[in-house]
Amino acid sequence: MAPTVSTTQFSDPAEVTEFVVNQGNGVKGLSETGIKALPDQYIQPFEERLINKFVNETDEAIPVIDMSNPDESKVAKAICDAAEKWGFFQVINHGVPLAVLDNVKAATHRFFNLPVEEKSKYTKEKSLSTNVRFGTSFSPRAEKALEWKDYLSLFFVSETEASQFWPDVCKNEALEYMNKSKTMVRKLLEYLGKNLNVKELDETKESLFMGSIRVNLNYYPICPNPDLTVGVGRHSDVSSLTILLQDQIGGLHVRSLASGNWVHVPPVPRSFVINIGDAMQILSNGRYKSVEHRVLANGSNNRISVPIFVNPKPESVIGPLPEVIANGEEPIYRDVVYSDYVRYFFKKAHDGKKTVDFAKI
Ligand SMILES: COc1cc(/C=C/C(=O)SCCNC(=O)CCNC(=O)[C@H](O)C(C)(C)COP(=O)(O)OP(=O)(O)OC[C@H]2O[C@@H](n3cnc4c(N)ncnc43)[C@H](O)[C@@H]2OP(=O)(O)O)ccc1O
Ligand SMILES: O=C(O)CCC(=O)C(=O)O
Ligand SMILES: [Fe+2]
Repeated sequence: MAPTVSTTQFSDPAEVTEFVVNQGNGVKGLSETGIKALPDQYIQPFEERLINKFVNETDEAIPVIDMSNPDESKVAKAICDAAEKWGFFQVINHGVPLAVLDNVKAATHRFFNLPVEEKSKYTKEKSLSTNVRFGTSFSPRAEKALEWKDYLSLFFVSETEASQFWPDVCKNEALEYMNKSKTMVRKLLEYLGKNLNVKELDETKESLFMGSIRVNLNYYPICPNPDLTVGVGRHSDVSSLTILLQDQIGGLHVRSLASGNWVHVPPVPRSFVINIGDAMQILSNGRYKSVEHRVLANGSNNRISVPIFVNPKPESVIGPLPEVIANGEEPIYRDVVYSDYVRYFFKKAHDGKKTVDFAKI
């Protein structure tokens, strides 16, 4: 149920922050007060808004790849080409049952529809596990302008830990979604790895490419002035690979490496959006591209998305793979401990591609 708060209760920006961030109402709670104008702290600088450099979807579009094509070498090539040229692609006929996707979307709505007292049990301050966190925006203390998004972030440690600490209304669905996607994830990593001369996804490589998994449930409520803010600001993911399930609303935009234009990623029913993350860019010595993306706020619809961040283990040391630099190629990244890299990412506001400079030689 929507909270019965009137917009007049906010006489200054600090009260909005208190309501949204500290009391755990999130932007969903704010949106449901019926607020008519965007509070000042959500107004993004002009250059961060998604109003310039749009491109017509018929001129530039990220590839949609059918994974059921019987010619597997064609599928592998299309995936590796997309990873090099776009860093983003969509996959259809990926083998993950439709019911699993529908269930996790329904579970996402169920979680965000919980009363604030329930959701706020999972804020950083109150959560009984550091692996479960309900929050808003990206890094509210570091950001000059806040983002119009709430999230629940679930870091997988074990089935036992998840069953104890993940919220009841979504834990089974999130776990099933994560588990049932693993075959597809392995296939994608095998294709990407072979093209880097990685012969097989053995234990060491599995641990590097997919040693840890985080599932986020994202909620973007209706926004009173969507043109003045963003759902998520310009960033690249710090994962090795991100598997994103989006609903039918749309709003995700990717920066084209070829033109610099912002290209919309149109919702394709039953598909996943796949993107290369910074860890894979580093491991591939820059061959695969972790690309800037951002999400538009929406004035008429609530939107959800459910990314699975497939990552190295926190304690893994990542750097250009020996297989990649064996041919004499100069490494452009140094070795970094993956958790140091992620901590650096979370410490600052979104700033496009700059995170990866942390690992540049
Ligand atoms: C939220 O909006 C987002 C999120 C994203 C995410 C994109 C990704 O690619 S997520 C995948 C990241 N990879 C991993 O999580 C796997 C490896 N994990 C680790 O190495 C560790 O678990 C850790 C993340 C480094 C946390 O280690 P720990 O020692 O427990 O560190 P903390 O002190 O708890 O946290 C450090 C710092 O980060 C903030 N933080 C931690 N987790 C999250 C989270 N899930 N969401 C947001 N922020 C998080 C935490 O608050 C700490 O900051 P302080 O200022 O409080 O010190 C993309 C786009 C988005 O808009
Ligand atoms: O919601 C989306 O479409 C993308 C979200 C995203 O980029 C992220 O969570 O890292
Ligand atoms: Fe992202």
